[in-house]
Amino acid sequence: MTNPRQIAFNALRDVHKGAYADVALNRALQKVTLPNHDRRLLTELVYGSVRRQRTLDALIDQLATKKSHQQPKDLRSILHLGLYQLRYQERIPASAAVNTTVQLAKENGFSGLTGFVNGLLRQYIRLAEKLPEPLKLPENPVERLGILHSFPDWIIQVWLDQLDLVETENLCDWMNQTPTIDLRINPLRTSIEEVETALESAGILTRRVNNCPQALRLIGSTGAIQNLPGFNEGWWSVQDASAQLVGYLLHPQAGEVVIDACAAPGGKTTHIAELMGDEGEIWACDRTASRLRKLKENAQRLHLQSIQICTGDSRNLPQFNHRGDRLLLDAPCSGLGTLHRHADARWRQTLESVQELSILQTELISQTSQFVKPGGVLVYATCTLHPAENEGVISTFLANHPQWQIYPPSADFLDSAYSTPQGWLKVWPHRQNMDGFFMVRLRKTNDSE
Ligand SMILES: C[S@@+](CC[C@H](N)C(=O)[O-])C[C@H]1O[C@@H](n2cnc3c(N)ncnc32)[C@H](O)[C@@H]1O
Repeated sequence: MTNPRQIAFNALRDVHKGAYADVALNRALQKVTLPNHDRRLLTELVYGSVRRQRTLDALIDQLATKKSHQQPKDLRSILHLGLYQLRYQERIPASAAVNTTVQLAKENGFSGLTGFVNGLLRQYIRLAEKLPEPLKLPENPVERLGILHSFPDWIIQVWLDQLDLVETENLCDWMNQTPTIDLRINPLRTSIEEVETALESAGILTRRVNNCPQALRLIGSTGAIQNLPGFNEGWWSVQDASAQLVGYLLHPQAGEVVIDACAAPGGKTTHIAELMGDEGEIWACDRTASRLRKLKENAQRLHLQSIQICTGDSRNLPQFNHRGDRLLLDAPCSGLGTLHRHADARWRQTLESVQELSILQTELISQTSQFVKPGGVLVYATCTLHPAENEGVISTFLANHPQWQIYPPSADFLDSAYSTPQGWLKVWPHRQNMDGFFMVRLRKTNDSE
């Protein structure tokens, strides 16, 4: 099978049965050999239709007699694919979008409904020719933004509680973009200049990222990342610029004992080892063995020796008797800062899952803080923008642990570019053009203090 729209439809069918969008897409891609432009189209159609699901459903509700959720599931997916192309894929001529969607309907059990599919799509085209926004939107700002930008109301509300309407809309737009890829250069093997030159020779454009000293952002499409120069040599890792800031905030020093309590797959552990010149003792703890295997592979590729592995639940590690000068808790979270990287994440998380995560995070920080020596440092980080998982966890922790205090960043660039008056760092994607992140550094008082 080589028709990217049919393959996209099959992948969407898997997603609607519960598969993760990236898993369904990779499974579909593995079964076929497609030219690059068709692979790109397939990826765009699957991720786009999943991401824009609420907007596309609202259009079906508006244009059909039966609501989207009353349509047969497969027909709904076919309509999503057609409407997605008409609304968001300017490069695809409208006639091609309509004809291929009608064909999909015919070939997937809806030959009796091709007239309906054709009529609905053509009705959309007519509206779009007449009106700047063919979608009818409610007055209520939460619902309006949710339908227009395709987010659940509760996420819009979380953002509106922290940002004004214009910024919330900018953030929605940002989260609907195709994500960029950043590299973190390994200064123990190479230099940022050498990587820039090697990538340029391979025809890959890059640019530096302000206030993130070892980051290079890749511009345009790159093909398989493992084929880029320097991967096998351990010159760089893929890591978003904002995740790189966490290592700088921790500020580990050569010779120290550092514990990474939720370490896998090791993006930050390996950064810590690089910052320490690979000298010292780094404990990478995580409860997921398969992810720790990835961490091991990454450390080997980067030629790092100082990392040791500890598998288990970091809330309960009775045999772990090491005490750290520094501890990183890069906690499991709802990922509201990286919704652009996971097309279906906005539909998977709920207020209840956020609530459960905040309990886990509170338990993790309270238990793992005991692994830190007096006078030592703990960095708590998440890639979410939900205050219950960030400010809330830290405020509760500080209220219950008077020997801990907020300890501002050491690096000037962190302080000036990202700090908040409260002392934590919050990266808002639409402001800083990188993944959303929250991070705070805390210090445990010395026994003598
Ligand atoms: C945000 S990810 C860590 C990413 C990692 N620090 C990096 O930069 O590559 C959170 C990790 O926490 C782990 N985790 C979740 N609950 C845990 C627990 N109770 N104890 C230890 N690890 C846990 C998950 O397996 C996952 O690998």
